[in-house]
Amino acid sequence: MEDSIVKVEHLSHRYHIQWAIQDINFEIKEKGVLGLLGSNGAGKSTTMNIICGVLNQTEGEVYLNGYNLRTNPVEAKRHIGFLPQKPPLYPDITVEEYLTYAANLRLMNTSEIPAAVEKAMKRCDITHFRERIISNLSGGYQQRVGIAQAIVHNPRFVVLDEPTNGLDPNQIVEIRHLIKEIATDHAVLLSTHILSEVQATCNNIKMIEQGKLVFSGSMDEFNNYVAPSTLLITLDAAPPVSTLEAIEGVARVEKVDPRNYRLQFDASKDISEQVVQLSVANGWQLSEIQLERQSLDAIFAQLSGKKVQQ
Ligand SMILES: Nc1ncnc2c1ncn2[C@@H]1O[C@H](COP(=O)(O)OP(=O)(O)OP(=O)(O)O)[C@@H](O)[C@H]1O
Repeated sequence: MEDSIVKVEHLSHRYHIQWAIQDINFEIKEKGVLGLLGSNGAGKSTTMNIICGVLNQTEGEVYLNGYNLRTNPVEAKRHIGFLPQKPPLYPDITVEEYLTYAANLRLMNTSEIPAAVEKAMKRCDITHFRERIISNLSGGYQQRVGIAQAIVHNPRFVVLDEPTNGLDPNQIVEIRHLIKEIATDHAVLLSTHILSEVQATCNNIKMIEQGKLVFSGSMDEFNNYVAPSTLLITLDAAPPVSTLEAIEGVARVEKVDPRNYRLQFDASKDISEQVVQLSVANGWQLSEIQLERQSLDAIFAQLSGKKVQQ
């Protein structure tokens, strides 16, 4: 348990009679960005609100740095920083005043606060705005202040709920860069329903759908999880389409042009080797063969319909 940053065991929550999440289990032991991906209403905010101590779970346990959040909330919460979907900013005070206030709320030693505020401002590149009233900052800089309050007390675990929501494209790039930088010495949990966000930012992914974890693994594992099921081939002496359709395992053949064909096959049977052998045996002059990977959106749609996998 010592080196566990966060551990979630059999976490379930129900609002009234409807279960919002059911039997969520995971453990984070390393720094880096972990994406919590799911469509709207999947259960991301419920999970994060429980982990951050904002909502009491119906069942299960959360341990932060080994401390049980239910039985030892004050100690557990020292190790977590949270940026909710709506940043809890006070628009009428300065950046420095706000971060000092946030550090006090985190029960930091008073003597350590000025240095911690300085460090968080530097990290988030907002030192030059320290005297600026928060409402006078752009959306991107307000978000930086939100991230600064989440790291001011140097927690091991930082939770960011849809942190690029509502930002313009340049601000999105900058905030993603900042998140990756912060993840060099914190474990960051990033909630999003945007696949490209996960691709651009995360090392590992957990996907939640209808309150259940349906995928847990690295970005590469996620991309490979749904096996490719389309083969693109170039044949300089192609046979009739009906010959290609007759290959065992081929479900459909699309003639892209006289040399290029797209073969759809049952994902459980990779037919590449068979196609190569048939081409050699029949003189089809195969010059290119390529497995076509499904787009992340297609994987997302497919995983959404799958049952729990942990
Ligand atoms: N306070 C609440 N009372 C009743 N039901 C709720 C409440 N909050 C959330 N729910 C329901 O719980 C389920 C999970 O919601 P949750 O907000 O955790 O999902 P989410 O993945 O964060 O979605 P979003 O991206 O839209 O915020 C949904 O069916 C939602 O309608």
